[in-house]
Amino acid sequence: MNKKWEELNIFLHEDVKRAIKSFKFPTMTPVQAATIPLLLGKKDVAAQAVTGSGKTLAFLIPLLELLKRHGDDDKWKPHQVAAIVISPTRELALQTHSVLAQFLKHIKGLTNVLLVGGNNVDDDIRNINENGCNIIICTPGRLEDLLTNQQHKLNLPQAVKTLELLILDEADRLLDLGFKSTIDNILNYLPKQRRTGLFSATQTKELEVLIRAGLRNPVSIMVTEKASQSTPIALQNFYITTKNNGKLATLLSFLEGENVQKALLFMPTCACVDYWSSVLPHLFNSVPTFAIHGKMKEKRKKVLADFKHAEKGLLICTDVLARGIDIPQVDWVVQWDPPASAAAFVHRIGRTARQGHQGSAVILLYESEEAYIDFIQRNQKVEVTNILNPATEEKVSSLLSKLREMQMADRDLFDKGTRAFVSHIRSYSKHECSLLLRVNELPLAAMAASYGLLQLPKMPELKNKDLSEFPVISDFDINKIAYKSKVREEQRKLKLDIFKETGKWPIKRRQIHNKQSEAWSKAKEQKEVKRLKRLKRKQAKKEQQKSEEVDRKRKSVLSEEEMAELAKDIALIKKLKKKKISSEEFDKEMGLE
Ligand SMILES: Nc1ncnc2c1ncn2[C@@H]1O[C@H](COP(=O)(O)OP(=O)(O)OP(=O)(O)O)[C@@H](O)[C@H]1O
Repeated sequence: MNKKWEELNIFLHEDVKRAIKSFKFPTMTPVQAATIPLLLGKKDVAAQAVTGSGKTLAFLIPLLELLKRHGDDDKWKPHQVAAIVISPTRELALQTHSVLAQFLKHIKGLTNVLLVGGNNVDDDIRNINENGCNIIICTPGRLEDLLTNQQHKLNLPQAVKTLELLILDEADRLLDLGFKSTIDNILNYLPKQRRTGLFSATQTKELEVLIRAGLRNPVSIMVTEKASQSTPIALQNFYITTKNNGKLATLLSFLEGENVQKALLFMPTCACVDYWSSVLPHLFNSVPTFAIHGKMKEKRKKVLADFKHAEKGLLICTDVLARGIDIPQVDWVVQWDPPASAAAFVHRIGRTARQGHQGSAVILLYESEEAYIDFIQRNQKVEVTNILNPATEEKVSSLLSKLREMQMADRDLFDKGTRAFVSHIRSYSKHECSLLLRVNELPLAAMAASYGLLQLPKMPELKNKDLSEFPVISDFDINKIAYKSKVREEQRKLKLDIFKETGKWPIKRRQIHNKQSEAWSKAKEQKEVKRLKRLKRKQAKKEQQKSEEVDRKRKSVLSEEEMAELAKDIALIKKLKKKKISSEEFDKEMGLE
C-alpha cells in the first residue's frame, strides 16, 4: 500500500507542500517514499525503480526542498547554480522542465533554465543572463558547450561552484560509453561537495561507474513492484514470431486486430522511421501516424506534442523516445525488432502501463531470433508470452505487391526503402547481445522482400547468401523509376547521362554539379544566343527606325541654305511692312517678278 505524503515525517517548506498538493496525488510511490528522505538527509542515492513509477517527482521534491532550506540562510542569487538535472534526450529534459514549472508556480525565489540541443545557443545565454539559472534542466551536449566554450562569454564554470545537487536522470544511459567524455567533462566543472542522485529503471551496478559519477558511499535503492520482475505489474508483454517476409503483414494485422488506439512503434534506425512513416499511412488508416527520430531538427517537439494531444495515433520512432517519455494514454508499445540493448527493451515497453494505467507491449521476431525471449526474461526479469501471428498468406503477398507498386511509382520511396533495409541490417550487427542476434542468421532475402525492395542492394552482408527468397522482377529497368519531384528527376537524369557517357555513376556532388553546370551552360548558351539574336533584331529595328526618323526629319528639317534663305525672306517681309522697301523692290529680291 503506498504511503500518504503526511507519512514522510520530514520537514518540508509550506510552498513545497502546497506544490505537491497541486499534483493531486493522494499517496507517494514507493521510490518517492524511499528517495526523498535520503536526498534530504544529505545522502547520495542510486535509485532503481520500474518505469512509470514517479522517479521525476522523487528527485524534484528533494531538489526544491534542499534549495529552499539553503535559501533560508541566504537567498540564492539569481545567477548562482544550485541544482542541475541532466537527461539523455531533449524530449525528456523538456518533459522534466514542464513538471518543474508546475512546482515553481507555488515556489518562489528560484530561477530556472532549460538548456537542450536544437535550441539557439545565443537564446540560451540571453535566457541565463536575463532570467537566472538556480535550477538547470539540460541535455549533456548543451551543458558541456556552455561550460567549456569561452566564446560564449558566460561564466558558467564560476556559477556552478555553488551547486548543491546533481541529478542524472536515466543515469545508466548517461554513464554509458555514448556520453562518457561529455559527462566526464561536465563533472570536472562541478564541486565535489554536492549531493548526487542517479535515477533509472535499469541502474548500473558497476561501482566504479557510480564513483565516477561522484557518488560517495551512495545508498542504493531498488524499488520493484514484484521481486522477480523489473517492469510494472500492470504491463503485459508479448512476442509474435513472424514469417520471414511477413513482418509488415504481422504488424498491420496486429494493429487492426487489437484495435490499437495510441501506440509507439519502435524502429531500429532513423531511415526505417523515414521509410515506414512514408508508406504506412497508405496501408493502415485505423489511426493517424506520426514520426520522430533523432536526426529530425525542428519538428521533433511539435510532433511529440501533437501525438500527446491526439486522441489516437501511431508514433513511429527510434530509441530517442525509449526512455522517460511520459504519455499515460499509450496503450501499446510495438517493437519492430529487438533493441540494441536489453535495458532499452525495458525502457521501450515502459512507455506504457505507467503508474496505475494498463498497457501492453509486443515484439516482432523472426524464428532465428526466438532465443532472444529466453535471454530477455533472464537478463531483465521480464515475462514475455507468445501470441499467434495474425497475418494470413494473402495479407503478406498483397502487402508485398502494394509496397513494390508504391516504390515503382515514386523513386523517393524506392530510395527510402533501400536505405531503411540497409540501415536495419547494419544496425543489427551493433546489438549488445550479438552472440544471440546474428546478422548471418537473419532471413536477409525475405526481409528485403518484406521491405518491398525491387532489387537487392549491393552490400557485403548479402554476399554468398541464399537469396532465393527474394522474388526477382524480370525485365524491369530500375532506371525508369522517376522521382515525383521535378528537380530531383532532372538531377537523376543528369546522373544517368554521366553514367552513359563515362560508364560510372557520379559519386561526387561536384561531378553532378559540373554536368549540371555544363547542361546549364548549354542551356545558358542557347539562351544567350537567343538573347543576342533578340538584341540584334532590336538593334536592327532601332537602326531602321532611326534612319526612317532621320529621313523623316531630313524631309521635315530645312537645310542650312534653306534656313538662310528663309531668314532673308523674313527680313524682306519685315522691310516691306515698314515701307523701307517698295513692293517692286520686294518682288525683285524675292524673285517674284
Ligand atoms: N505519487 C504519485 N501518484 C500517482 N501518480 C504519480 C505520482 N508521482 C508521479 N506520478 C505520475 O506517474 C507518471 C510517471 O512518472 P515519471 O515519468 O516520473 O515516471 P518514471 O519513473 O520517471 O518513469 P521512466 O522510468 O519511464 O522515466 C507520471 O504521469 C506522473 O505524473
